[in-house]
Amino acid sequence: QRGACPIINGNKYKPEHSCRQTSTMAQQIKYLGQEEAQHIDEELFSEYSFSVDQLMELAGLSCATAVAKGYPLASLVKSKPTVLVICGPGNNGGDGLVCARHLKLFGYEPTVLYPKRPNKPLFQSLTTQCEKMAISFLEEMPEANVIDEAYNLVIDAIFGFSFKGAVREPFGSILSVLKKITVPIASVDIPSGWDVENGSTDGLQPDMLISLTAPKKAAKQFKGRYHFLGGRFVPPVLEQKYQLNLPQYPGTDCVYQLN
Ligand SMILES: NC(=O)C1=CN([C@@H]2O[C@H](COP(=O)(O)OP(=O)(O)OC[C@H]3O[C@@H](n4cnc5c(N)ncnc54)[C@H](OP(=O)(O)O)[C@@H]3O)[C@@H](O)[C@H]2O)[C@@H](O)CC1
Ligand SMILES: [K+]
Repeated sequence: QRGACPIINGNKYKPEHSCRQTSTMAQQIKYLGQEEAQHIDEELFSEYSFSVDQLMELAGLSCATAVAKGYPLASLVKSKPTVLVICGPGNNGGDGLVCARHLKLFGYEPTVLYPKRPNKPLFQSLTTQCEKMAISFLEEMPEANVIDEAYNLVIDAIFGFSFKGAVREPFGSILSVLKKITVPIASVDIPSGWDVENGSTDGLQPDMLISLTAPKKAAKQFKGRYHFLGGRFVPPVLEQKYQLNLPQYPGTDCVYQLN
């Protein structure tokens, strides 16, 4: 539950401890470096035999769930529950496509911008699934004032933990528009354009961050209102190996609100 003390597995819910006592005993959730995040990712696929689409489905569902918790349908100010989902060229973009599909099932009206589409069956299938669910795809990035007028919020699924170096087009122009909008931005895994470990002082300032598997070091610089953890698929042995110290997700929820 929100407000419950963020106690890690192992020290969780011991009634004889007060929150104050346990929080001093509990270790903090780990913030991952870029290489460590990539190692965990590889291990999930190689050692643990998960497929990308399995984990992407759970990641995208977590993102849609976090969005529905932070921005419930009843709270939206526009006459239609519109959401713009911007998808990048890697797996972060795939999470965005899955998120769009689940948002549609939750009653939102997502529109997708997917300017650089990898020529791989997984991404083609995710695109078809969205199209078959009457989710429309934009041809180009709208101007900032158009986004502010047409959409309640923007999902940033452009870059995740593999982002490196200076932003290349068309994403440089897209990010500069996103810096001008006033509607909230919900970033998937990392605010796009941020250095995965050091963050960014002049980059996007999302209102929501959904960290997947475990937060990345850049998340320490996040100043928005909602920080959720999602991607409830980490096998306990892997969690222990990397000492992730993940919090106990409430009940059957697929997200945990970190702050
Ligand atoms: N196990 C997990 O935790 C799970 C993780 N999942 C998700 O996967 C995400 C990581 O995905 P990922 O590794 O595919 O990389 P991602 O960050 O999407 O971007 C790579 C693309 O960006 C491009 N690119 C890079 N730098 C660039 C630049 N400066 N300017 C422009 N382009 C640039 C790069 O292009 P390239 O360098 O190849 O030309 C490539 O096309 C992770 O954050 C999470 O959301 C879940 O789906 C499932 C479980
Ligand atoms: K992102």
